[in-house]
Amino acid sequence: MLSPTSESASTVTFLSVSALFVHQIFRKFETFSIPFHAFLLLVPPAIVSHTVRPTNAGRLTVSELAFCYTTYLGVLALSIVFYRLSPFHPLHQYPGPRWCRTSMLWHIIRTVDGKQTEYLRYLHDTYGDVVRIGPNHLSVRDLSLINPILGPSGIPRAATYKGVTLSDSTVPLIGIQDATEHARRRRPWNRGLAPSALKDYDHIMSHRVHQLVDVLGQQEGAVVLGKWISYFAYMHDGDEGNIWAMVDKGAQIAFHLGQVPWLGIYVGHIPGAGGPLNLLLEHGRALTKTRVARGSSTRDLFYYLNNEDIPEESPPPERHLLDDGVLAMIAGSDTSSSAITSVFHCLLAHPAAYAVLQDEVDRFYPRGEDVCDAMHHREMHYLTAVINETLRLFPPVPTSNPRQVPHTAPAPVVLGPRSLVLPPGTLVYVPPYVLHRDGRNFARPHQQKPHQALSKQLPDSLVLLKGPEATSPVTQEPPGKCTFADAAPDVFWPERWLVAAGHMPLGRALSLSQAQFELAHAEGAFVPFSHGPMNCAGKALALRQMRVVVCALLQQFHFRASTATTQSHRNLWQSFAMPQITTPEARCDPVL
Ligand code: HEM
Repeated sequence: MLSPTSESASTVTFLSVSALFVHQIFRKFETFSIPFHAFLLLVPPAIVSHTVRPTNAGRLTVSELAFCYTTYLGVLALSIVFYRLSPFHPLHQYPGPRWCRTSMLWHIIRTVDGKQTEYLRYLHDTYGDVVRIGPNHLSVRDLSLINPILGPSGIPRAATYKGVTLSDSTVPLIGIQDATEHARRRRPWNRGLAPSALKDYDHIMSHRVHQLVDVLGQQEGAVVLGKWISYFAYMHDGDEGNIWAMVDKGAQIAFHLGQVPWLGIYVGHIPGAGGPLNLLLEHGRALTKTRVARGSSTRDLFYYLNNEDIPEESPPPERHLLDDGVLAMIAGSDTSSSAITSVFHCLLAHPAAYAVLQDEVDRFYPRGEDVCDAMHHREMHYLTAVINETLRLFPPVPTSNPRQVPHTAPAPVVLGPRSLVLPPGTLVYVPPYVLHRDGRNFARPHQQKPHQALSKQLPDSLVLLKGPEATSPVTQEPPGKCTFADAAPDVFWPERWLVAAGHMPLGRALSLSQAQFELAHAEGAFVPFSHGPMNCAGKALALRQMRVVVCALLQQFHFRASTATTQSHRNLWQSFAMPQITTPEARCDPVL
């Protein structure tokens, strides 16, 4: 230990001053560069310990060194915590719990106990529409701010993926912050995932759907549906090497650490910790390389990503293609399988809605009819309603991809009608789960003014079909009057979408007092695929996949919830955020 003299006092002073100075550097240059971190964390105490002590003091002992590092890192940590709690922090005026202000590490706990989305919702219910959920992090639940944040003139993506590259030297599309560069890299995706291109993928989808139907048909007893649906979404002709299980493991780590990106960068370098995820990346790259080497025999997504549809344009660099290949696999597989699994979760929990949908499928796609032919999809209003309602209650990306005001911004950004002030460096979340379950957006508020009063389109006296309890097709007479609770934001009630689209007349009156209500249905708050120019590129494909798979399975099987509904397989991202969704374990009896 340094002797308790003026020497040690001056060492402590120097260490403290350098820690405070380094804190300012960290504030100014948020970076995920490990050498940068290492330099700022390790070098100053080493320099101070050598320079401050007298030249005749002999060799530095281990305990002296430990004292220097502990003092330096302790002061740095205290400085960070005090600053984040202090009125000098630019986000000080935003409400939120104190512990959240100090670090995003608290959110890891919420992902581990699987209650992240419910916690976010609780924070909004407690603190209001704009909550400070982290040191530099705001969560926004205000419909009027969705477009200003995510729209064309919104703020750029967060640097979450900075330093995380799928290939050796690029940032994947989903990590590009610069709007112009993003728009350039996004163009081939838009061409390849445009509704006009999708019909060329039908044969691929048809092949996979038949695989899924065959494999389910071969299962004995109760089946963990989510597991097979995940395989459907991911599988490229089999799952040699049990890749999906590896991905499952790797994704768990990645999801928890995704709350604190800099920590994720470190863990990624620990042998074993990033292993399963790295395996997925390598697998994706290998598939992409094989596909690029093979060339195009059909117009698949790579036909567009490789600019083969525009011969006069040169192909993109191989590393972009590798990134794109991996992104297509990751972005498109777990999300879609989560969504399809959730549909079955909802149907099995609501037999009446299941019956109505089964009736619709039987009408449009009786056995023998090709479910991959999308010609009837537009007319299948109840199917659309079920899918929307499922995505509303269980959005596969429930907490959103954050946006961030650049650190280099010359002044705070002021957004929207309520003049939300976002200082440089602020990260903003617009969580779909919270927006979708906000009673002002999707329910029947008594007092509050809904964002978009549906009653304008509806007759004065209202009767709503009892969605979940309905036993007959939606076109028939309503089986009973609904209660207020039926339309509550947490209730699975596909009929709200039919009413909103004008497909379901609201016919007869409830009692006079109940007829006064206005049904809130703010579709602008429905953002499972996000919003704006950086929204999900695969939205049309995802919806088509969902429709085809749901029709195929309902055409071929009767599903019954097994008595032992378990969590033996859960979809990746969703399960951490939303524990209430269990992958249904079901019996699928073939339709004879
Ligand atoms: C139900 C299924 C799906 C859901 C709910 C979903 C949702 C999302 C969300 C929320 C984002 C982030 C957007 C943002 O940051 O604003 C995203 C990005 C993306 N998704 Fe999806 N997705 C689904 C399926 C798919 C499929 C099937 C593909 C096809 C390959 C796909 C491709 C992409 C791509 C390429 C991006 C990055 C877009 C960009 O950065 O410009 N997604 N998705």
